[in-house]
Amino acid sequence: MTGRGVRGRLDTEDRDEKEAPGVADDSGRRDGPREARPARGPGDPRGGERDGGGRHGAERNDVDRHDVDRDDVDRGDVDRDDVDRHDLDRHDLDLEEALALVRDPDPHATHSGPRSRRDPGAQVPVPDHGPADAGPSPTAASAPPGPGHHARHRATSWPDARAIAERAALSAPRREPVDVPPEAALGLVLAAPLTALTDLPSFDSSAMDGWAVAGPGPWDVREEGILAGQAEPTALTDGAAVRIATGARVPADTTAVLRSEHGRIDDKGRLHAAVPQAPGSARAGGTPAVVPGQDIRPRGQECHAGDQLLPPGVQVSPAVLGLAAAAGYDTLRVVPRPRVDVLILGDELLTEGLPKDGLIRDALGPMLPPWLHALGAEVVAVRRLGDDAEALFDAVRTSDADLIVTTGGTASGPVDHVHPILRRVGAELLVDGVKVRPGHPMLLARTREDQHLVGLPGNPLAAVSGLLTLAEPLLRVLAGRAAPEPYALPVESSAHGHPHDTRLIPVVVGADRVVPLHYNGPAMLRGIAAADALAVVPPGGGHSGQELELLDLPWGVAG
Ligand SMILES: Nc1nc2c(c(=O)[nH]1)N[C@H]1C(S)=C(S)[C@@H](COP(=O)(O)OP(=O)(O)OC[C@H]3O[C@@H](n4cnc5c(N)ncnc54)[C@H](O)[C@@H]3O)O[C@H]1N2
Ligand code: MOO
Repeated sequence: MTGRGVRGRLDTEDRDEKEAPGVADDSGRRDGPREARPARGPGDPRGGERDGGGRHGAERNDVDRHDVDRDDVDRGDVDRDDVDRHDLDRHDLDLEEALALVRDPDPHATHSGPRSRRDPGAQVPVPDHGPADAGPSPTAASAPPGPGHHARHRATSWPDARAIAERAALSAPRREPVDVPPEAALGLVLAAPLTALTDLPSFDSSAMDGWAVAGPGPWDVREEGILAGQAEPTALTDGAAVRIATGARVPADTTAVLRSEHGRIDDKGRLHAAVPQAPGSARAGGTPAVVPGQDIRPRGQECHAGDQLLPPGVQVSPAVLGLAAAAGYDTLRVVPRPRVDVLILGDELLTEGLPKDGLIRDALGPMLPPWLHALGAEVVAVRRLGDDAEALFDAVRTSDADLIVTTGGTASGPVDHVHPILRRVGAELLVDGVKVRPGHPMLLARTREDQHLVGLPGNPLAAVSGLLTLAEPLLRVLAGRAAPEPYALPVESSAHGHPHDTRLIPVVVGADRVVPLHYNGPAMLRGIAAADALAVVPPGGGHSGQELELLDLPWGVAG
């Protein structure tokens, strides 16, 4: 808004602004209510939570088959009845859905109350599983794994995994800032302060269409008017006026600008100031005094050349692009986007048409590049490598990206090549499995001093989990972006958790609470596609009304 700071002359334009109704709420994004959500019909993926269910009513407690692992059952963490119920339902439902009906008998049993908004990492202590949980230090994680190597004992806690990814990026060599044209700067971070290259406005200009006047009225009106964009107009003499357009340079010795609706030309061609008519009144007012400086934007009102307009570290938004252009910039100095190679693994993937003969559509190829871009990356290449170990080896060995993202192949199946290839290239495993559901086989490795690899599990929602757990902090730091303020909202209904691991569930964010979505199984994207955020459910689950930390999806915020 103009004219709130130091200024030489009274600007009546500002008075109007102050009186303007509907001034935007400048409180934090989370303090104001979000857009009201429409009521949902029965076919709506978000609807069933509210109507309590139907066949999919229990899916908020979605547990994939891997959650109910032998360890859990052996320790009695999963109720036998629930497992039996799951067995009975199996005939009706497809496997994913059936297993989604397995629920923790008492999701409240192990939680220890709401977490702090400020300390999302302060989760319920994970029960001691003996040596299995002792866990290696993150940097010592490159022990030689064998089959089944991604077992629980190697897994890193979810908050630690994110911290390790952040630290990995902090210890990587910085890339030099680059000067890019404005269209390439959007979403990047300023690497240098944005310093005004000119006064703004750079000349005294008219804030309104009307007349530039000198001295008290009435005024003789010059024949030639002044339009925006015209160079130095002839100075006014006392008692003279000239027609002027908004944004035009005011002539020297102008006292004020009289808005066109506040002036009247008499039959002798002289200009008089006239107060605006009150609504419903037929009477034009008298001749008011013209306030010196009114409706003139003085040079330097917004800034002077050399003023710092924005500090380094600010993310370039459309508004920043506008400001930079106004202040005289043709290029902006920014932190370059970290370059990412995406390697899609799996012989079973089709890139078009309907799934057939055991083949499925590749859901990650279309999803990851724009998502990575929204996280600050430049996706250099997306390559589909099938389950070819040599092709993966070559692709990793020859990549000069800052980050390689692989999809699939993280587990210990016969064609899960990611671990063996990382060993072959001599990578250092920083994170080898994370105590998070879905997505626990995700991994992070340092392949070279200046290159990392994030291995995303193949199950699509598990891949999203890996993206936000490992790739997001890494890319954020490499891109120079600030960490988002952690925030939390109460969950509308109890949120099923894993007994020992963090769980990420897609949610819709309302004004004062979040609503968990259905279809949150590891192979499903239906929930996340309708979601605003992922809620972080601590080990043991969250009770209705408990505050859950939220991870915004990057297209819900500046991208
Ligand atoms: N013995 C064990 N097996 C598995 C475990 C385990 O702990 N022990 N973990 C399971 C979990 S959890 C996950 S998640 C997966 C991760 O497996 P991978 O990363 O090796 O992924 P794949 O086996 O290649 O694929 C898993 C699944 O996802 C489908 N997929 C793969 N890529 C795509 C894609 N681009 N678009 C759509 N769908 C994709 C793939 O067809 C499989 O259905 O391992 C479990 N196994
Ligand atoms: O099935 Mo897994 O938990 O990583 O998605």
